[in-house]
Amino acid sequence: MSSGGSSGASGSSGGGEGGTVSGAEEFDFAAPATDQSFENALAKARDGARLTVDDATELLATGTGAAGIDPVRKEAVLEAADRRRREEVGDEVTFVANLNNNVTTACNTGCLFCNFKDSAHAFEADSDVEHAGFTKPPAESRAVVEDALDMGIYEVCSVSGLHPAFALNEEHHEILAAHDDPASEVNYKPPERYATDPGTYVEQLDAMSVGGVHLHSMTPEEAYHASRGTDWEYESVYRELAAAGLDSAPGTAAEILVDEVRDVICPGKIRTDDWVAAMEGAAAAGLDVTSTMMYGHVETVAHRAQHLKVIRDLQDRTGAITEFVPLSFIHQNTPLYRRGVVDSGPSHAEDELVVAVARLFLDNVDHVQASWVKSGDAHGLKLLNCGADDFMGTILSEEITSRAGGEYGEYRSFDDYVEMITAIGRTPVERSTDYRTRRRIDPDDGPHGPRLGPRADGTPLLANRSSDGGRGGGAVGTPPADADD
Ligand SMILES: C[S@@+](CC[C@H](N)C(=O)[O-])C[C@H]1O[C@@H](n2cnc3c(N)ncnc32)[C@H](O)[C@@H]1O
Ligand SMILES: Nc1c(NC[C@H](O)[C@H](O)[C@H](O)CO)[nH]c(=O)[nH]c1=O
Ligand SMILES: N[C@@H](Cc1ccc(O)cc1)C(=O)O
Ligand code: SF4
Repeated sequence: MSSGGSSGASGSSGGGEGGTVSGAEEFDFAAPATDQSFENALAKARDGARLTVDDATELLATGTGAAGIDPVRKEAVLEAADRRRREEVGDEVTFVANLNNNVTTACNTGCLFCNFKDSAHAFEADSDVEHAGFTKPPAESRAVVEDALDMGIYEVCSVSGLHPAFALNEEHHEILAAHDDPASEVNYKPPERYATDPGTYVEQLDAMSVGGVHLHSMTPEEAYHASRGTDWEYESVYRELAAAGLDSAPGTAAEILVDEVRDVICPGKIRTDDWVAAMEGAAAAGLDVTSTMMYGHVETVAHRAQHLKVIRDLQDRTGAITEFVPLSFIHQNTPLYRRGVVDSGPSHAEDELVVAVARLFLDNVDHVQASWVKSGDAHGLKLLNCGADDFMGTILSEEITSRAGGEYGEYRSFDDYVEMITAIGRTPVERSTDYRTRRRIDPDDGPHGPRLGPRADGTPLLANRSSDGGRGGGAVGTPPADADD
């Protein structure tokens, strides 16, 4: 049998603070053996043949016949993926000048891997529950984006908690409020109940879509929230969001796209079919999307392989996916860890194999991202030699990974990027969100700054802004959290 299970799964549940995790007891975390051999799977990968789920399972496990990752086999998989990357996209490593502007941390969905959210109850006007979260009204969101545009960014990435007062628009507010018991039936409470009104989704997007910035927002889970309690199609919801300024949608909320895993780690979230339907709706509305997988918690390598198949099938149908973003689970402050369901996140070897197998399996997705937020600089650079060709963005502000216990800061400058990418012998390239506009950067022509932004002239992003140069120096683009929320 298998090497199968994620290194992070302790196999136990409950016990620790905060109670048990339903479903974790019965769940069979071991990966089943496949009918394929590791050697055959590797040969197919080297030949460029389309891989099956069994092939991917064998490659991710470096063979399901023995426990643990075999270091020699792992190197063979990484080498095949690195070669494929060079053939497909060459030696360029891309990155984007962007800002994360997350609007609210209020959320009742209760995902067990997430420490970004704060119980929405704490945000109510008459609540005396202390919390460190925030809600930014639309005007504040706009001010934050305006400020970052002046610095030279050209993408805003905005993902938020599912605030119960959020609705798509005024009509949606009326539909939600008309329920007999809106709080329990459709997770809705009117804005008046809260210390800060988040506005509608349309108002938030309209506020952030300013000055020619590319607005990357509205995950499938958020699109579900923006249509809850109605029979609206995802396509029409995304069309309305696009009319308000949305340019592309992040494919987070994917986690592991296998329902038996979702039942354990995010029972309150939409299921796999709904996630796919939302992404198809975004694509039908003419939007680009990204795709993600959050791995290294309770899932097996077989689940990872099944997830990759869902993404590849979606891309066969839509062609709308610009990149695959592996999200290495950060465990320290999460309910999954505190309750003893997992004892760690994925190992470095697992990170490397996920990137490599994504490159080999997703033959229809051009770009695979390495993340300095999740992995840090050194390991992030290593992942660029395992099949990845994109190194994320400047982001200026980070809340999801840092609240989960990540320690790699919330900003990288263009000079950091140029230095790191040239150090591994690759070519640094500034890209637009959709990768269609690219600018190769001459490493000798520093100091470096963005040039693709509507207000970018090559000046380093934080010039004249931060005495410490900004690296890891606290939220830059975002004001302190609304303590009064
Ligand atoms: C925090 S949510 C925000 C957007 C929205 N609430 C949703 O769920 O789509 C965005 C994504 O962050 C990722 N994430 C959350 N907690 C994480 C953790 N501890 N480690 C790694 N990724 C995490 C998950 O993939 C999640 O879908
Ligand atoms: N990987 C993470 C990202 N990636 C966002 C990218 O910077 C960019 O928005 C995307 O590549 C669109 O093309 N953002 C995070 O906040 N955290 C990550 O871990
Ligand atoms: N990187 C994702 C978005 C994302 C945002 C925040 C995260 O913590 C993780 C991922 C995308 O571009 O689609
Ligand atoms: S992952 Fe998203 S939906 Fe789940 S608890 Fe966190 S913020 Fe809420």
